[in-house]
Amino acid sequence: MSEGNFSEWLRAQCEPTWTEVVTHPFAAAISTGEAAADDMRRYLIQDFQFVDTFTALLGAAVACADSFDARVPYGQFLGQVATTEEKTYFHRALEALGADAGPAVLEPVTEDFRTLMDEARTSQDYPLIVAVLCVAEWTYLGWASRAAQPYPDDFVYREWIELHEGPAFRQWVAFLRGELDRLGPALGEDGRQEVLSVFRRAVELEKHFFDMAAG
Ligand SMILES: Cc1ncc(CN)c(N)n1
Repeated sequence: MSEGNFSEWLRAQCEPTWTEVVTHPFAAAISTGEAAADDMRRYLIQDFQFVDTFTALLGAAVACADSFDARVPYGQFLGQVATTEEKTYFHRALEALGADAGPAVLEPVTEDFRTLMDEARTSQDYPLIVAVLCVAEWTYLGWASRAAQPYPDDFVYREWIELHEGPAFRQWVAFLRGELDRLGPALGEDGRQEVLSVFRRAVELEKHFFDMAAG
């Protein structure tokens, strides 16, 4: 690992799966508005359950970050996006797809992802928490930034792309990567391998999540 480049080192260790996630056919189909409504409904029903646990993980990042400077962006993201924009999106999108944002039977991959996030949250180990958050947000920036303009007219697809692209989301991903880059050098080899193991599990789960959505 080269100094200051921990996030890129982690990402590179997860090839080819990383590229399979950001170029996944289901993500590409969202980008063009061509994902079948049944698949999009299944995906968003499961993702709403993902986002619940993800929001709890953001709370753990606020609690476990090692400085006030680091806590603030988590709090901002938690307040502005996870509890408002994203939440209203799920309610509107699921209604448009003929479903509701209530409790759902979890697919195995959703269970596994929630387990990983709960493990990171209860570990209260800040680098492990950042690793999971970073994979979730960086992979989503990866596929959303490949979407060609103009975005689909249908808000179900367009807003999902917009939530994961644009200056604010890029800045958020840059912050998460910057945290890993800052923490990596001090972790020692064992600590870096532990972060890699969590990072890799999260990348694999992102791929399985899109596979699940594609049916
Ligand atoms: C499965 C998954 N991974 C990541 C994200 C982006 N927050 C998401 N909504 N869903």
